[in-house]
Amino acid sequence: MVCRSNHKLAAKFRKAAAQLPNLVRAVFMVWEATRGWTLAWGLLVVLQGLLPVANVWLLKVLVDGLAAAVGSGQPAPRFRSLLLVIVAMAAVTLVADALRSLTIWIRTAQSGLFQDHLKHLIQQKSMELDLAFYESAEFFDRLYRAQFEAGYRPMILLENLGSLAQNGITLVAMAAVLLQFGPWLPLILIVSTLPAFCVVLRQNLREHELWLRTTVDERKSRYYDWVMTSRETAAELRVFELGSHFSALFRTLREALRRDRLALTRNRALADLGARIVGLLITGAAMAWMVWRVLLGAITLGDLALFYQAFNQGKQMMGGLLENVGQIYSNSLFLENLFEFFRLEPGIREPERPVSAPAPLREGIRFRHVAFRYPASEKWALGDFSLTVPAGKMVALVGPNGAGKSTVIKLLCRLYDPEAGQVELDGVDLRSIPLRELQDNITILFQEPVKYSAMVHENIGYGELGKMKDSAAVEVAARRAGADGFIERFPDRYDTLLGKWFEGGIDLSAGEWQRIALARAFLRQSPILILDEPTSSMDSWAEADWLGRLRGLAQGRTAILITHRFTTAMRADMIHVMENGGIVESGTHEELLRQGGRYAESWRRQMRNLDRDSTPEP
Ligand SMILES: Nc1ncnc2c1ncn2[C@@H]1O[C@H](COP(=O)(O)OP(=O)(O)OP(=O)(O)O)[C@@H](O)[C@H]1O
Repeated sequence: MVCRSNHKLAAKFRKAAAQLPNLVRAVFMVWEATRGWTLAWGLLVVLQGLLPVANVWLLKVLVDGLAAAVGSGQPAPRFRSLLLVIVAMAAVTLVADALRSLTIWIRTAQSGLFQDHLKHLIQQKSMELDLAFYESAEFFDRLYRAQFEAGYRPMILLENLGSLAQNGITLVAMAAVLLQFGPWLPLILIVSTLPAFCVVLRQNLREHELWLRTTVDERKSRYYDWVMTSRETAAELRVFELGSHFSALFRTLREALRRDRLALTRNRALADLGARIVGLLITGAAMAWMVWRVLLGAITLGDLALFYQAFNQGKQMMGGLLENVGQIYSNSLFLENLFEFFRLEPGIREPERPVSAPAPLREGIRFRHVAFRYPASEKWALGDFSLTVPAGKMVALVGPNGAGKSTVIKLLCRLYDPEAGQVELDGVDLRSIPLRELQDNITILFQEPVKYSAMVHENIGYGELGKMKDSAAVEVAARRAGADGFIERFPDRYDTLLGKWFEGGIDLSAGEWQRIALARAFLRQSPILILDEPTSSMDSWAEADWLGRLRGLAQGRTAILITHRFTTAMRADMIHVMENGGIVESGTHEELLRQGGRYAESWRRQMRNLDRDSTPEP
C-alpha cells in the first residue's frame, strides 16, 4: 500500500518535472516581450521578500528593549530608543505598502503588453496555418484552449514565480532566524507544510484533467450561446421556434459542467482542511515547547516573540511557497496546450528551390492527373483530373453540386496541395512558386465573399491594399462592377460604413454585397481571374447587366468561371462539365448543344424554367 502510494507520488513528481521546459519557455516569452517591466518587477520582488524579516527583527529588538527597560526599574530614559524602533517598524510597513502599490502598477503595464503580444502570436499562427486545419474540430479545440485558457497563463506563471521568489527569500531569512533556537525548527517548518503540498499537486493535476476533458463541451455551450444570440441566426430561430430547444441544450450542458467543477472544489476543500489540521498540530507542539523554555528561563520573552513571529510567518511563507509551486505546476500543464498550438506547422510548404511565377502567362494553367481528398475524408473530391485553361482565355466549369468545381480553384490557389498529379502555370508546378507570389497573381471572387464591417472604399480596397487610398481607382472599380449606383445614394458615399457590427453601419442585400466583392476583384489587376458563382445572388436583370461587364473584367486575363447558370457559362471560350470529381463533357456552348449530352439536357431544362418564370400568371 505504502509502496503503491510512493509509486504514485513519484509519478506525480516525474510529471511535474516534465513541465520544466514549458516553464522556462513561458518565462522567456514574457521576458522577450516585456524586458524593462520584468526587470523592475524582479527588483521589487526581492525587496518585498526582505522586508518582513526586517520587521520581525525590529519586533524582537522592541520586546527585548521593553523587557530590559521594565527590569531596570527606570523605564523612562529608554523610551526614546524604543520610540525609534517603533518609527523604524512603521517606516518598514510604509515602504512595504508603497512597494505593493508600485508592483500593481508595473504588473498592469507588463501584463497588458504581454497579453497583446501573445494575442498577436496566436493570430499570426492561426493565419499561417493552411485551410486544412480549419476543417478539423480538433484544431478549433486547440485554438480555443490557446485563446481562452492557456493564453493568460504565462503571466500568472510569472506572478507565481515572483511570489515563489519573494516567499523563498523571506523563508530563508526566517529559517536563519529560527536556527538559533535549534536546527530542527526549520525542519519542522518544512514537514508541517508537506501535506498541503501534496494536496496542491494532486488537485492541480485533476483540475487540468477536467479542463482537457471539458473543452469540447465548453465549446459546444459557446456555440449554443452564439446560436441563441447572434444576428445570423436571429430570424430562423424565431420562425422555427428553436430558442427553447437550444436553451435546453445549453442549460443541460452547463449543469453537467458545473457539477464536475463543484465536485472538484469540494474534494479540494476537504483535502485542504485535513492538511491544515496536520500543520496546526505540529505548530502547536513547537509553540508549547518554546513556552516551556521561557518558563525554564532558557530564552527571553523577546526570543519567544521572535520565534512566534518567525515560525508563524515562516509557516505562512512555506505554505505560500508550496502553493506557488503547485500553481506553477498547474500553469505549466496548461501552457503545454499553448505550446502545442504554437508547434502546429502548416502543411502547405514554401518551395526549397523557388521558381518565379511565369509572367506573362504564355501557355496557361494545367491540371495534370490531379487526385485530391479533403483532410479526414475518404471520398475523392477530384480523381485523375486533367484540365487546360489556355492563356488569355475564359473557361467555365459547370456541373451538379459536389462535382468538385470549387475544389479545382482551391487547388489552383494552393489552399491545398493535391495528393497526386500536379497543377502548373506554363509548365511550372505551383509547389515551386513562392506562395505569396502565386497568390499575388490571382484574383478570386469567392462564392460567399467576406462582408467586411468597414467603409465602402475599404471593402473595395481590400482587393489591392496599395490602391485603397486611390479614390479614383476605387470608384472606377465600383463603376465597372455596377456598384456605383447604390453607393452614390448613400449619404457618405464611399465613406459609408457597411455591416451591422458597429454603430451606424448599413447592411446591403446579398446581390449588393456581391457587387462590392466584384468591385474588389476589378481593383486587383492580376493575370489570373477566378469567379466562383459570381452572379448567384443576382436576379436575372442584374445578371444580364453584369454579364455585359464580364468580358471587360476578363480582358487580357486567364479566367476560370464556375457557375450553375448556363446563360453565364455560355460566354466562356470553353465549357467543361464536371461530375464526381472529373470532366465528363467539354466544348463551346454550341458544340455541347450539338453533342446532345448532359449539358444540352440541362440547358433545355434551364431554358424551360426560364420561360415558365417569365410567362405571366393567368
Ligand atoms: N471542406 C471539405 N471537407 C470535406 N469534404 C469537402 C469539403 N469541401 C467539399 N467537400 C466535398 O468535396 C466534393 C467536391 O466539393 P466542391 O465544393 O468542390 O463541389 P462544387 O462542385 O463546388 O459544389 P457546389 O456547386 O455545391 O459549390 C463534395 O463531395 C464535397 O462534399
